[in-house]
Amino acid sequence: MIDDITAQLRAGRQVLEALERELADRIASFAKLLADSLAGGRKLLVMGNGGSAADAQHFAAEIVGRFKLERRGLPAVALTTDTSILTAIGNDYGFDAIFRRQVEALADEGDVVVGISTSGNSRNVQEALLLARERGCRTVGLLGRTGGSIRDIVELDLTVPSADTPRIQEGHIAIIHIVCDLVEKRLFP
Ligand SMILES: O=C(CO)[C@@H](O)[C@H](O)[C@H](O)[C@H](O)COP(=O)(O)O
Ligand SMILES: [Zn+2]
Repeated sequence: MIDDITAQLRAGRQVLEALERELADRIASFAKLLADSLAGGRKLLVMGNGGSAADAQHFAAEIVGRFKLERRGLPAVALTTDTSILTAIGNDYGFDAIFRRQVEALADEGDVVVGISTSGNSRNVQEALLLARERGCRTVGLLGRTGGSIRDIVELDLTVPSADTPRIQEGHIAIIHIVCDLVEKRLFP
């Protein structure tokens, strides 16, 4: 067991080192884009499946509540939380529509719409980002592996260089925390 634990922790460390080497500029771009949009009165919409649904909720909670600074709440909605909405859309239009329909209902031009997908191929996230782009939203993908089909849809992709889903998710949550920190510092210096 200890060998397994050591190997997994080492793999996690290697992913974080790769983020530092390869994605620092994109993390900064994401933070600027989000801070500027929130400063302009826009909001964050964020979505994902499974572990990434939890990450979406975590992200929205840091923005609406607070990360580290005492400051006013900022607008963010995780599209993963309302079981009545999710079951109604899923039941009536299909699972692939659960996020797209909420983007249709909630997204305004200039809002930041973030899709989190370790494969980059989840159809429900992909469809929502396509509509968000059509709507004139700023679209961001927190992705993994090759970035999948979502990589070609979004304005900015942050593709964690790993093929292992949990390691990719660890990269995503590291990115989310760094972005929350940078956004707070930029908006509330
Ligand atoms: O958390 C995990 C695995 O670590 C799972 O719940 C995982 O998020 C689910 O299988 C998702 O459906 C995977 O979707 P995606 O990341 O490929 O978009
Ligand atoms: Zn997981």
